[in-house]
Amino acid sequence: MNQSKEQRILNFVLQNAVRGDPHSVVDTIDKYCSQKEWAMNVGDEKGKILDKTVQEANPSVALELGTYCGYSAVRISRLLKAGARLLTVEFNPEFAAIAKQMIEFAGVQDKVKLLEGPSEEIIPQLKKKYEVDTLDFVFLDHWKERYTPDTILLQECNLLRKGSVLLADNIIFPGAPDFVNYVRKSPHFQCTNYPSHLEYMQVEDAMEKAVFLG
Ligand SMILES: Oc1cc(-c2ccc(F)cc2)cc2cccnc12
Ligand SMILES: [Mg+2]
Repeated sequence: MNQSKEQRILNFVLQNAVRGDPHSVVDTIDKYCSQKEWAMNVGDEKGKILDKTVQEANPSVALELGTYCGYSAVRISRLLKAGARLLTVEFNPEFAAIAKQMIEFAGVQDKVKLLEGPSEEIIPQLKKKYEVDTLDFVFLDHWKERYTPDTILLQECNLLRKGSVLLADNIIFPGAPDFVNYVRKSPHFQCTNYPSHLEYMQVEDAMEKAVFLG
């Protein structure tokens, strides 16, 4: 049974990155995916926008929707203050298994909790089952059709507070037009657009920041 692309990415990290060094894991994934096989990690250009947004928000509790191989979970968690935590949601079991190993190799497992299942099932469990009060930061990087319904669900579950920061990937490519319309038209969000490029490509993409106003 030949290996998946995600398994090949993980193996390359296990053989080439420095165990316990999140930065080297991020760089090694970028090296593999820019030189050998494209993969849907947020990448370094948009990753720098993610870094700045996370540092500005300085979250105690962060949520990521769409773990994939764990690239952005490692990227985000390396910036978290002591005691802060990232909850990351992945519904594909193969991807979750890869991400778990990636997170452990990077040494950020104490900061990251990987939750396997559909976001629409997990979000309503965050308060009671995962002891979340409100979320300080949310990175949306899963299936574009879920961006808007999950943003509405986060509000319905009272998981956002005045100042909660949402950051969404792939606003241009593959695109999330309904999400952009929803947050830009809503009086409850203050939006900022960050033009960039699709990971590892010269294709235009962008990220959208939406700060919840309460
Ligand atoms: O950053 C992403 C990129 C793509 C993508 C797929 C096929 C392409 F030809 C180009 C881009 C899909 C994603 C799905 C979920 C989260 N992020 C994605
Ligand atoms: Mg993406």
